[in-house]
Amino acid sequence: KDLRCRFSSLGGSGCWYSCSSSVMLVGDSGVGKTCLLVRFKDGAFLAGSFISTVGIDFRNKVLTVDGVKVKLQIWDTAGQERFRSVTHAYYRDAHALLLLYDVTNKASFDNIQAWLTEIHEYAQQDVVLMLLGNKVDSAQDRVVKREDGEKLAKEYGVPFMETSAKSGLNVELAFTAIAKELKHRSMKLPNEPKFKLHDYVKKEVRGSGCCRF
Ligand SMILES: Nc1nc2c(ncn2[C@@H]2O[C@H](COP(=O)(O)OP(=O)(O)OP(=O)(O)O)[C@@H](O)[C@H]2O)c(=O)[nH]1
Ligand SMILES: [Mg+2]
Repeated sequence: KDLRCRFSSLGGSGCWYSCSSSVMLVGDSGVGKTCLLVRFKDGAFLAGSFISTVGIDFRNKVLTVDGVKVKLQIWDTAGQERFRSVTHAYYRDAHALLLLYDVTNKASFDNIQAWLTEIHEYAQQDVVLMLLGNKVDSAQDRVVKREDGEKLAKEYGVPFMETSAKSGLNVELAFTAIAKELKHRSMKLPNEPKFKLHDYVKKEVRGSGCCRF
């Protein structure tokens, strides 16, 4: 499915392209999908008791990528097993998927393979995919090493970064990287160098420790 991009000319303010695309957040219940979205959309962290998502929900956010407005429609899925069939129905329309695990929860990491199988089955073949290890602010509870995430991502050829919905680490970057990739795919300008999502992520990513900045 193509991205919807259009050229707009509005009076004296010139012309611009705008694109709209859909991004879906997937992963086990409790990994922080809703918190990541709220952090990105509102710049806040949802502390307090955990309210598990029921069914599916979405928020819109407009980003400006290299002078082009990209509207991201971000679908927040429910990680709980009983809502899986709802999620399946939405995969087909997603241009990008952010697949999350929780670095303080080994089971959520072990389930990534099953998620990838599901993605392979239901999502578009050319879907933009990125693996995120969330909750890196909880250093003392960490059970999944950064290297383990990197290794798994490399194995499957997907870009990877660690994030924290709580501190905000790499949250903006995760969505910006996706938006850039989608924008480049939909507007192939003749003189523009090809955008490489892997390289961009490698260059821009911040580590969770003090010494990686
Ligand atoms: N320390 C820490 N806690 C987080 C972070 N992100 C989410 N949490 C906590 O983890 C719990 C689950 O977060 P949610 O965002 O609701 O999880 P979810 O993936 O949307 O879960 P479902 O909706 O059931 O699929 C909540 O108690 C959050 O406060 C994070 O980056 N750091
Ligand atoms: Mg949720």
